Amino acid sequence: IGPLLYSTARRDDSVVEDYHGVQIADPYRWLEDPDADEVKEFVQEQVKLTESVLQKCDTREKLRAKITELFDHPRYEPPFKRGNKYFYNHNTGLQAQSVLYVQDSLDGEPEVLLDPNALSEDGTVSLSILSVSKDAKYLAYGLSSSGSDWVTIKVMRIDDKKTEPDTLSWVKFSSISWTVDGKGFFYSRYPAPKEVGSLDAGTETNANLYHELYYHFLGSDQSDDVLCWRDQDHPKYLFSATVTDDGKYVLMEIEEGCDPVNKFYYCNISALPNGLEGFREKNELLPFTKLIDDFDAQYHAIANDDTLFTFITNKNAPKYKLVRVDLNDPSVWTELLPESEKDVLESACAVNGDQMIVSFLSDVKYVLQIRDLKSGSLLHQLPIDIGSVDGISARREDSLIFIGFTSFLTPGIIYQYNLKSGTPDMKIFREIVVPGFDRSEFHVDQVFVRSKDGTKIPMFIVARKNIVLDGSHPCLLYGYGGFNISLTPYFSVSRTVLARHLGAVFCIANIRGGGEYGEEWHKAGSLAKKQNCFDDFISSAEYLISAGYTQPSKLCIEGGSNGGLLVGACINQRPDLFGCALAHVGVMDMLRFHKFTIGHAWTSDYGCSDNEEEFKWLIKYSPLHNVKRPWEQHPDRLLQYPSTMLLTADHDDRVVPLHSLKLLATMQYILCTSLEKSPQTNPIIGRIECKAGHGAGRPTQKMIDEASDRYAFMAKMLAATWIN
Ligand SMILES: O=C(NCC(=O)N1CCC[C@H]1C(=O)O)OCc1ccccc1
Repeated sequence: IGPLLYSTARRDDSVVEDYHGVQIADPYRWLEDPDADEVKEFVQEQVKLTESVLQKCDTREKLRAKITELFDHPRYEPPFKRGNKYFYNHNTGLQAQSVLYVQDSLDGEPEVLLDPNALSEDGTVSLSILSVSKDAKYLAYGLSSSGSDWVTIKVMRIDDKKTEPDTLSWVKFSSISWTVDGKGFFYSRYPAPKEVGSLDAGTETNANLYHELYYHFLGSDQSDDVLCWRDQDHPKYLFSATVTDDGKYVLMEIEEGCDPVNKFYYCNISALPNGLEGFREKNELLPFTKLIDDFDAQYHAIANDDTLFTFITNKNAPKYKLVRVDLNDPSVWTELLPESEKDVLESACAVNGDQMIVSFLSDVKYVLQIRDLKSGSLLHQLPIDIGSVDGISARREDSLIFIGFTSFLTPGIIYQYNLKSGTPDMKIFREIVVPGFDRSEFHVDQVFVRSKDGTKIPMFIVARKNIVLDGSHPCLLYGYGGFNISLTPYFSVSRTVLARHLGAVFCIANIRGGGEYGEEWHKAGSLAKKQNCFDDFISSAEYLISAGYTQPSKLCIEGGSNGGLLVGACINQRPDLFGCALAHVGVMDMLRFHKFTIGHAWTSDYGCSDNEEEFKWLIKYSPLHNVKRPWEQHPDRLLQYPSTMLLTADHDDRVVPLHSLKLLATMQYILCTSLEKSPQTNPIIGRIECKAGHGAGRPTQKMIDEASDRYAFMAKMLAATWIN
């Protein structure tokens, strides 16, 4: 596409910071202020440059058409029951946001209960959290704008669909949990920011500190809400509350970061002399009992029978297990379901009175079982194909449950299990059909790649059947590698279009740092061992080349957020290995990430540059600090960075845009504009979306437009040709 004319962003060489005796320059520090005119100009320059490149990517409109066509199919989420009503989310296909429906029975006439599409012209208001009261009288729901993490909670009466005046602001990282009397619900929030004036919530970068747990009484003003808990001595703590099915307890989990560990407190609200009412006037916190007051392990309550509680935990069990304790004797813990040898216990949910549905991850594939809640013994194995359970709709009182399932070649199936009789009676409740998608054209493999240190790394490979392994295929390799997140098989419209119309091979590498093999796998890709993630991803790429799927100039790597860090680090370390790189909302400044919004919570995986030992880990791979001219490293070879697109959005307050903007300016300077004649002919561009955030809640059209742009860029850079 010919030489690019990059703008030369100002470098402020006066910004040099001392980290434990090491001087680190930060010439693009000024890009950290989203409100500065200079930053807005920088963004506009980048938008223009990127548009000029995308206009030459000739598959863009064909991709847009095909992705739109394939996306235009009805999608449903598993229904859930409250009172005697059923609720479910549904998108007819191209609606900006999916819509919440209510029915009087499973086959009753569905009625629209809440349509977020009616709440904004451009579909940028999304439904982020919701909770229906036990008697199905009220719906409490959280709305977020432009993809920000900030939420405003509203309440609706379900019978007449009237929105109540209740409005709760400054909610973030919160669930909604009703008391069984339906008088109100628990939720979490941050103190309102000082200067609210010109604030466009979601574009600010201030740190989120001093989370608080509140109880809202229906019909009252937020200023009358009861402050139930906060911890002024621990500003990083985050609180989440759930009310037990029997209504007797409110359970609170306390986290101080993203590790799967939490403190566990409970309050017997049924024993409060005047209930929660008694706290309306006083300004004292709820009397919580500290069952677990350390961060040694994760404790998540599954069910209780009065004071006898069942937990899923990773205490001395990195692959998790089920344990039981009586609150009256908290020193005695018994094992209900011991840790499995090989498989990771992923979830457990009480159902059908005294049973539970349990899901395991076994070599990145799901196993689903019904077990006895009392004894833990196995009752039924529920048969499911290779794929992912992406939703379990079941409560202890339900004997009719719904399981969402998806896989690379299965757009979506909702199974219905009736547990009333002995053996579960399974039927397909809904099957998502994608017109024009023929699964028989494709094949899914799972291979195990040896990483640099010999560790076996699972990788899924999805390709059209019977391709010749002659290294000729454009290949998209996707990864994440952090925060105990497992990448399990799921259907993707855009990647299906790439396989069908660009002959692309699509791969997911289950690299260390994820949760695929439990907490040991997560830890093996965290803190001092973060380099393992990059080694694993590089080994996966090398496998795809040596096995004949592709070649460096045809290989594109893609990742988002922590996966954007993965991409950023890998192109710095092996610029020769890839033809294209797509990094979405990446964490790129590893020395400063903890200063912005919720970044402080990620030190559990990354460490923090305030600490000398941890600074030494971070400076070695931080994308922003490791951009080097490859042709200078290897003068003998014609090396350059792959064609690179950094994607971010103005309302991303999870990973603030400054990460991508600073890396973009740094790469364009070091590789392009600082040289008369630069060997870097592959484009280094940024795609900066407006009125969008980290990803959640993004309207359909914005998702389609972004996919069209990034994959048209990839197709052009890999010289992939269109197949009709
Ligand atoms: O920060 C995260 N999640 C991690 C996250 O979003 N990360 C972690 C790294 C960058 C980005 C990503 O990969 O999406 O969620 C907020 C939260 C809620 C409760 C307790 C702790 C934190």
